[in-house]
Amino acid sequence: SANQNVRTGRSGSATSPPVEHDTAQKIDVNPPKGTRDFPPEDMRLRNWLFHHFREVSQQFGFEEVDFPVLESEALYIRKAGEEIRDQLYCFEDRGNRRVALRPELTPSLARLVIQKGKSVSLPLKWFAIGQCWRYERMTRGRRREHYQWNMDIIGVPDVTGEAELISSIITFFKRIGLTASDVGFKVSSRKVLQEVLRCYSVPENMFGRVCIIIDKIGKIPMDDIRKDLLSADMSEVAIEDLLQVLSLKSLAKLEEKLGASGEALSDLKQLFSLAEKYGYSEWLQFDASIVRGLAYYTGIVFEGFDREGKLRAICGGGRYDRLLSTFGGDDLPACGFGFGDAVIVELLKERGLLPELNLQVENIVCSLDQELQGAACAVATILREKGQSVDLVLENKPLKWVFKRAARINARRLILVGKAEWQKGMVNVKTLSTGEQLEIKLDELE
Ligand SMILES: CC(=O)Nc1cnc2ccccc2c1
Repeated sequence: SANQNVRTGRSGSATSPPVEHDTAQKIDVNPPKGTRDFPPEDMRLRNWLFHHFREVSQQFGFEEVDFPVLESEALYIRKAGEEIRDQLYCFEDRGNRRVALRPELTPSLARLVIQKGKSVSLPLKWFAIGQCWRYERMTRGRRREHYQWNMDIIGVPDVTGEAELISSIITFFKRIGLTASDVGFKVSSRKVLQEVLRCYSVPENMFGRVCIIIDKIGKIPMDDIRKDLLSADMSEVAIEDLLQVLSLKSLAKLEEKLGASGEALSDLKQLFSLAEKYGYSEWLQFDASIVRGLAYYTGIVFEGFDREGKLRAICGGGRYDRLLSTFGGDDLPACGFGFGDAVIVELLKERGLLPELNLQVENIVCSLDQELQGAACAVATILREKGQSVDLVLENKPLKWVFKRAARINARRLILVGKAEWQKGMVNVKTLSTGEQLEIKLDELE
C-alpha cells in the first residue's frame, strides 16, 4: 500500500518480531493551496455571518436546501467562454465519470427543481449556503474555495422576484450595520444588450458570449474587448454603438436610445418603482455596463458594490429564465443571487464593523481534590440538564490554573466541589465578575 512502513529502530528481539510503527513522516499541517481552516475564532465569525444569512432567508419565507459539493461536470459545460468554466475543479473519478467540485450553486438548484418536477408547487423560494470551488493556477494566489449564500425564486416571471431578492440582501446589510452610504446596487438588464444586438442582427447564439466579453470591461484592455467582440461576429459599427449604450447611467438616456417600447426599459422602470414602494430606492442605481459574468442570465442583473470602490462586487444575481429548459426541464422562469463570504468580511473589516465574538461558557466546574472528580461530574450534569453550559475540569489542576482557564473561556461562575462542603451536600459558587462567593445546596443550584 502507499504508506508502506519502513521498519525503523531496533531489530526484533530474539523472542517476538518487531512491533510495526508508522515512521513519523512530518505531514504538512497547512490546508491545501487556496483553502482555509476555520479555527474557533474564524468559525465564530463564519457562524455569525451564516446565522444572518439564514435569519434573513427565513424572514423572507425561503426554505433551506442543499446539494452535493461534487456534481457531474456536465452541469457546468457552457460554451460562452466563462471564467468559471476555465477554472472548473473537475476530474475523472474511479468510475471513469467526469465530475466537478461545484463552482456555483445555481445549476444544482436547477437540477433539483427539475428532479422534483411536478411534485412541488410554484413559486419555489429556496436558499442555500454552500462551499464552492475553482481551480486557479496559484500564480494569482487567490482562494480556490469560498462559501456562497444563494436565494432563488422559481416560477415568478415578473421583476417582483428580483425586487424581493434585492430587498432580502438590503435587509441583510442593515442587520450587520451597513447602510446605503456604505454599499449600493448597480442594476441593469441583459435585454438592453439583446435589443442592441438585434438592431445589428447579431445571431441569438452569440448573446451569452457577448455578455461574457462585456463583463470583462474594466478587467482587460478595451482593445481586447473590441477584438473579442469582432470574433463574436459583431461589426465595428455595432461594437461602438453597443459600448456607447453600455456607458449609459440614466433610464431617461436609455429610453432616448432604445425607445420606450422594449422590455428592457419596462422591466427596469417597474423594478425602480417597486424599489420606491419597498423604500430602498436610495440603494439602487441604473448602470447599463452591468452584465455579470454568468452566461445564463436573461433579464435583470444586479450587483452589490462598496461605494468607496476599493473592493470587488459583494454579491450578484439576476434573472435566468432559460437555465431550467437547457437542462431539459420545463421553461420555468427563475431569478436568484450569489453572495460570497470573502468580500463582505473585507468590507466589514474596512468599516470597523466586525463583531466581537468571544467564547462564552456559563460555568466552569472543578473538584478540589482527586476523589471528588465524580462529584464534579455529577454537578456538571445537574447544570447541563438545566440547559446551562459547563466546562468541566477533567484533570487535577491547581486553582491558579482553573482561574486562568475560567477567564479565558469567559465563564460567568466557578463551581468548586470541596470535601467539607460536599459532605454537607453543598458546593461553592463563585460569581467571577463580582467575586461574590456562596455555599449552595446542590438541589438549589440553578
Ligand atoms: C474573493 C474570493 O475569495 N472569491 C472566490 C473564491 N473562491 C471561489 C471559488 C469558486 C468560485 C468563485 C470563487 C470566488
